[in-house]
Amino acid sequence: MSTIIQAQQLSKSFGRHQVLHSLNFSIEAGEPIALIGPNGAGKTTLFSILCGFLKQDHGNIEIFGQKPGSEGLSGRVSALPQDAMLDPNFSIGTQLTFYGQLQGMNKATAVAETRRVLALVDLADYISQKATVLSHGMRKRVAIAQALLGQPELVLLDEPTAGLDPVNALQVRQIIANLTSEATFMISSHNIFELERLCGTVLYLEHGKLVQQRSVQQGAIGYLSLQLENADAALVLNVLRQLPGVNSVENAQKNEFAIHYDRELAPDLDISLIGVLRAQGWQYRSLTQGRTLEQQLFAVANG
Ligand SMILES: Nc1ncnc2c1ncn2[C@@H]1O[C@H](COP(=O)(O)OP(=O)(O)OP(=O)(O)O)[C@@H](O)[C@H]1O
Repeated sequence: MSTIIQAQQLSKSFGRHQVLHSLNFSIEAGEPIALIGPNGAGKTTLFSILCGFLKQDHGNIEIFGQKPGSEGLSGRVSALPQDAMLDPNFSIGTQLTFYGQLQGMNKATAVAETRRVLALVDLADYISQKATVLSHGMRKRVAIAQALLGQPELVLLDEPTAGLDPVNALQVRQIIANLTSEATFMISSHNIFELERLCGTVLYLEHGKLVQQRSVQQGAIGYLSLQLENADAALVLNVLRQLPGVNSVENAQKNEFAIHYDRELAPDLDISLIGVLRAQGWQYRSLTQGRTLEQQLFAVANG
């Protein structure tokens, strides 16, 4: 696994109010990371330091081995601020294209990139609509699309589900779960329960102190490793990709398939998969939960 964020003794004060107290943590690329803490815990302050908008008073923090805000991180890190707003006067397509051009894309590339990111959040049909006709949940999804412009490797989402009803919040979480091969997400929230199933690592912040960092074994994202005998790879990929709850299938090596799925939608995928293998007459050598080391390395190498 590759380390993307490394913080040592990170502290920040506003005047005499110390907001972050000597934070030490390290974040790996891959599954989403939850930053959990009550109001005023310092989550937004930490995000602002990661974006390079604020500078710490003491300690050190590096993203991809570089100082936040440095030129070398341009395009590699993006953020959705808590209070992200869309302009009511322009279509969302026009706005995202403009932001793409601000990143240095030419018009045609920015338009293509706008279409790509809107499709990722299931809003391709709304490209010509203004923000005023979109629901609150849809506007959040547009903001997530904006954060994905230019294919950043690290995406910081400050309370992306704040103010959403449970159905829209679940939809946003499902979209993020489906995008984990696109980027590593760091997501802040007050509510551990909403992120526990989505995230692989949880950082708990309380009064500016990191009280716990732990890995979550049971994320919403499931992985199955399947080894078959003499597989017709194209046929296997085609069949497995159509199973409900399956997000992606990769033919990682000859006869070996990595299945990435949503545990909420398909909690018993392993059982239904065995039925599919039997129905297709496919001989299998092994079916295991979790990724093999090779697949983890493959996932990291592919961002
Ligand atoms: N620019 C600032 N000047 C002075 N105090 C600030 C500033 N920004 C944040 N603070 C204070 O720092 C503390 C942490 O704020 P921060 O916004 O980082 O917390 P948070 O965990 O994101 O809270 P919330 O969940 O309410 O968004 C709060 O007490 C806040 O009032």
